[in-house]
Amino acid sequence: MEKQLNLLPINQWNLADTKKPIIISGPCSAETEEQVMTTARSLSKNGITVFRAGIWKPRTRPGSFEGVGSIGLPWLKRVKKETGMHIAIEVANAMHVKEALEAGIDILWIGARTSANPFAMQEIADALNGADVPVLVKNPVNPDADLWVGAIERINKAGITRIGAIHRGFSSYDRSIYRNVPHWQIPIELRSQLPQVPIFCDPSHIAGRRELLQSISQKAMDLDFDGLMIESHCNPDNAWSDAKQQITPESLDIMLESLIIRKMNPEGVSLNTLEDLRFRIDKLDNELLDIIQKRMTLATEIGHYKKQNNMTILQQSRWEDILGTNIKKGEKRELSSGFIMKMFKAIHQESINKQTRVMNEKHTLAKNKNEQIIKAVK
Ligand SMILES: C=C(O[C@@H]1C=C(C(=O)O)C=C[C@H]1O)C(=O)O
Repeated sequence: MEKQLNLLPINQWNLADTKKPIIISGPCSAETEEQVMTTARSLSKNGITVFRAGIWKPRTRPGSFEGVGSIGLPWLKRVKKETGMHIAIEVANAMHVKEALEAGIDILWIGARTSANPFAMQEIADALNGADVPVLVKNPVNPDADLWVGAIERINKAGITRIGAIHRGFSSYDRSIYRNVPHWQIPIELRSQLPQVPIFCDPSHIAGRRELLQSISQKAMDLDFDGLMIESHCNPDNAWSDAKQQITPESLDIMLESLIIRKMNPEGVSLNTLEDLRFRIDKLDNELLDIIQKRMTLATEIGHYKKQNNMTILQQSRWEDILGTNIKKGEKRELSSGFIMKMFKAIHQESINKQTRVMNEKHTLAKNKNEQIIKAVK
């Protein structure tokens, strides 16, 4: 459901370049003044107008490089002065916000570990009160769209009207090709709830390695994201943090050139074919619903049968047969096993719900009987 926030559209954010995709790039961490300046100069030469660098780095375990801290702020001011780029840094507490605002930092972003914590978000929101600075909120580490929306609402309540979201993927216990699993349905849900909020994708943190950056960025563009935040470093292999996911400004340029930027509704394209295909999809969706309804009617009948014969609703071996057979049938139809599993699990759950309703009619009877007993002993 759509929520109303008081926000400025991104083309009114006073950024130099608001052409889609807006690119924010720079090193994971500011390491030395020289590394910051060399990276920034190359990026600026290639037309990048927003420079990012972490100076306070929240790390998973103590002992890894935790950022240079406030001494990096003058380096970033120098980038701004020499290249004219806007500067973005991460803030994780009230002190960071204060120092960043005093240093004239142009854009603040809030990291995934911070946005997962409503206390930390409130502290930052309080520190931002009355400031006029764009704030980008990364998704919380856990795949919870409401927590992400809540973090954005807190910042908006502090009077910040230039707010963006950054999709950086989600922690997962399962093995995956990604460092952080994208769960694309979560930023899509964010867009449904907060359509006014521009969304940036951070392929560096999703991928965790260079090879995946292009495909993730292309996917973000095809999902109509507004921009990309990509880590770049003048000497990525020797970066002090997240070396595997950083690329040189030159590689970034090549990667960005390779992206195909598609439009939601390109001008001058006849929509007749699309409308015809959508008409046919609508027809099939109707048939799909009719078939599911018929299946649930049968499940309800089975529920009555089980009730009469005192059988449990869940029949594990029958359910496993159905799932196994349909995964195989799905493969022949080029439907992924993941999809078939999700679809049949949802159908099975609804079927169980229908049968539970049938079983519970007995409870109503039992309740009536109970009331009769109570009356009888009065
Ligand atoms: C419908 C039944 O009940 C449950 C629901 C199933 C289904 O919807 O296909 C399958 C097995 C049971 O867990 C059944 O026993 O056949």
